[in-house]
Amino acid sequence: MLRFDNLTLGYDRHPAVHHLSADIPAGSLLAVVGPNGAGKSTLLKGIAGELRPLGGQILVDPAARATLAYLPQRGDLDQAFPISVFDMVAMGLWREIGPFGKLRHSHLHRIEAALAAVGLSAFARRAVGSLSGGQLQRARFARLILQDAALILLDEPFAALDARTVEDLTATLLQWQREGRTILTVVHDFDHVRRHFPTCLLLAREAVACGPTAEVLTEPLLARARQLSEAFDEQAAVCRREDEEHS
Ligand SMILES: Nc1ncnc2c1ncn2[C@@H]1O[C@H](COP(=O)(O)OP(=O)(O)OP(=O)(O)O)[C@@H](O)[C@H]1O
Repeated sequence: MLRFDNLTLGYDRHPAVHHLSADIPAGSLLAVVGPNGAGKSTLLKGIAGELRPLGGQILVDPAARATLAYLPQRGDLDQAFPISVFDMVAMGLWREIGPFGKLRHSHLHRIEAALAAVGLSAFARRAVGSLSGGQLQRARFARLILQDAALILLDEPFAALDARTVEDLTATLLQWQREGRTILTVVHDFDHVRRHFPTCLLLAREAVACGPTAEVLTEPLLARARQLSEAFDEQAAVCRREDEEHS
């Protein structure tokens, strides 16, 4: 479904993630974890096509690439438009009906079902700008439900949410997994990862470990990740391994 092949991603030629190789099978529910600045958001941006690799490749199943859904970390932009919650969620259908397509009855039912799935039925007519942070995140999830994507990338979707909202949105993730979708989620709460995510990628600019969560979230590997992150040279233009490869 998704493969990183000696992947290096970065900004202004400074690597933020380097020499990452991993295989993510279809149907994975994978947590991307690591210290602040480890490159987690950068990796998701790379998969979403917002950032071109400085080296190596990201190989995505073409069918998944066509329907990829990406939820970036900050939702401020979603609240900038003077539209209703219903209309914001309906945007999840844009791939199906196009920008000027007409909503049919079946579409209306699907939008209502997505709103109900995230507990926002009563908010459909509210202005998006009037939602609380947790309600907005629920609306963003409802929009994702309608996108019907095979590959879903979520950047810290649970940040600053109350326990009930985290539980409800996690249920949506688990439902997506049961439907056979592949989900990569940046998460900081290790207890949450241990409870719900079968697999895990531990990043510290490079892959420290990738595999079953119980084997990845161990004290020695987490210590290694912290150590690598602290030792990383922010100003490095190219990494040592690249020099070695070319010598
Ligand atoms: N737009 C940008 N321009 C330049 N450097 C950037 C940019 N975005 C991120 N970086 C740098 O890339 C590195 C990785 O950042 P990234 O946001 O991917 O980390 P992260 O693991 O998601 O961190 P956090 O847990 O703090 O959200 C950091 O050193 C960061 O300063």
